[in-house]
Amino acid sequence: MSGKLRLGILASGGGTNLQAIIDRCADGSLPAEIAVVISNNPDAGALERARKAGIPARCIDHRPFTSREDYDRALVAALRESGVELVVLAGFMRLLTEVLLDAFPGRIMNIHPALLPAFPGLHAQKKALEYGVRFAGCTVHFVDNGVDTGPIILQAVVPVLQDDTEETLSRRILQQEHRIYPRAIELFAQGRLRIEGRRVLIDPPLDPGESALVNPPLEG
Ligand SMILES: Nc1nc2c(c(=O)[nH]1)N[C@@H](CN(C=O)c1ccc(C(=O)N[C@@H](CCC(=O)O)C(=O)O)cc1)CN2
Ligand SMILES: NCC(=O)N[C@@H]1O[C@H](COP(=O)([O-])[O-])[C@@H](O)[C@H]1O
Repeated sequence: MSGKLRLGILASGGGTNLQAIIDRCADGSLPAEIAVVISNNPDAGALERARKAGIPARCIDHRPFTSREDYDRALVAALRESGVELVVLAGFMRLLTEVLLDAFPGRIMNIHPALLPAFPGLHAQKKALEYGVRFAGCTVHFVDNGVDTGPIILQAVVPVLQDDTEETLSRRILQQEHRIYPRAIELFAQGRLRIEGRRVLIDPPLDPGESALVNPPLEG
């Protein structure tokens, strides 16, 4: 073992968040290694990104399983087989059950493309646009048995522009996702995150400059 935090990435889509984590691990700025990438979607671009990076990639399709719990048992077995220490949901489109939550207590993170608790669930960017918010953003949180209700680790804010579409807003949010997700994983790897009730405390706290990093100057 390299001594680095072993990540298990669960992804259902194109995998740009996965790619950001791959890149940060590869350049040495994130003290972690990706032990396995698992998708429920055989066509997920994330699987191809993993394979190109020489990372073990598996499809565990949820459709053949008769229950969510049985599916999660298969995920737990695969994650444990790879020695995963932190489960990272990167656009994973299945709700986790207690089976997986109990197997990795306090060790499952998710990225959500909204400023939680606003706009949980699917199509968050569209919901924000239709609501008429002036600011949107993204949230990294620990996963619990609710939907996007877990303790919040980091957030980043972006402006919503008058002529935004779901696509332009999603793209702007995604740029910040790729910044704060690796940062949140780094803080976990450094042992700097502590959950106290609903709050996640960072020890030592992010200094103003560092906080600016995860809440960058607003741009178009
Ligand atoms: N127990 C939890 N599981 C998951 C969470 C969570 O907070 N708690 N976060 C999600 C990610 N997510 C939003 O960030 C999300 C993903 C998927 C769904 C959902 O309703 N999925 C449907 C299937 C949708 C599809 O296949 O297109 C389902 O599971 O039936 C809601 C929120 C990851 N899991
Ligand atoms: N509710 C979960 C959710 O909407 N997650 C979102 O899916 C996208 C995955 O993109 P990626 O595959 O390019 O990382 C990301 O925008 C992520 O926040």
